[in-house]
Amino acid sequence: MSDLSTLNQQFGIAEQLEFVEAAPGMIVARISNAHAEATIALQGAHLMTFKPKGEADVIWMSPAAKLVVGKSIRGGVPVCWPWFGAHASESSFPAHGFARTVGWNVVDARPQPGGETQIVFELPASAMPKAQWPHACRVQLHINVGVKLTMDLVTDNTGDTAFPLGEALHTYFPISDVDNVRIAGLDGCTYRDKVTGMDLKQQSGDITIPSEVDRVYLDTEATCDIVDNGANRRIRIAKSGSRSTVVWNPWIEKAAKMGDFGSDTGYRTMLCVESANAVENVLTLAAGESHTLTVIYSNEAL
Ligand SMILES: O=P(O)(O)OC[C@H]1O[C@@H](O)[C@H](O)[C@@H](O)[C@@H]1O
Repeated sequence: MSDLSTLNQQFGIAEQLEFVEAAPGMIVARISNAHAEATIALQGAHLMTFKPKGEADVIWMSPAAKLVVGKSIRGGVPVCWPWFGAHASESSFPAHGFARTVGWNVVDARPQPGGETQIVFELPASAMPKAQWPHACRVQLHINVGVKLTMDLVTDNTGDTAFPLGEALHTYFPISDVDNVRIAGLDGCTYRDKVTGMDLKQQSGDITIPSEVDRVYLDTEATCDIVDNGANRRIRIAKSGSRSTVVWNPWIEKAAKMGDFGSDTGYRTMLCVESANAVENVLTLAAGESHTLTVIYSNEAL
């Protein structure tokens, strides 16, 4: 299911949702309702933009992002599934899993009573490489676009054996400058520091970004705020079903190597705060069990 006219016929909603081809082979759902605007690529069910009406963007998309079939998009909300980071034992398997670079199906879309719009994506079983993932399951991403953005990543184990599940909604947020922000909500949490070889450390106070930051905070379901004194706003990240929070800024050298961060200073205008189940918090999903990771993003003036 990826033919544009079929998608528009089956799931388009007058004055709320249409599907367009944003680049060759890249179909994007465009939502605009009384509350907000959003775009979501069918590849990866990758939310690219979200902006409440009359407010600033809540999601960062690199100005140099490439919309190319089979490549992850730099910015937005990549869906990392069914593992986060490197695969536990196979270094040749793709970082952050395979879900973010394959086409998802749209399985439902409907207006909500309060004028919000909901769209549901499903990862087709045919897009799960058997050699990397020999498990029977159903994976859906439910996205609700209102004044707040809500995303539910739902995994059902439809087989008869348990499997490990690592995952993240790897969200890029826009900031005025790394020097102007702090992240509140993780004081006292322990974290794995990827910059220093996965050492276990403890957070004291708010998080600031004076250099490269790549951390997996463990055993926390806390709401986090990105407090941005330069933009006079707070982005609130509420979540459930997620025991890890990843905080990432690549800083100058790593961003330059990636080549899709825009200008030399592109890294200064973004911050990833990812709601995850990673490292020690990887889940085991028993046969017949279902797990939902939910995030709710909103903007508030300071
Ligand atoms: O370039 P990618 O594969 O999208 O990954 C970006 C980053 O994603 C973060 O979640 C990881 O903690 C980083 O280590 C990684 O560099």
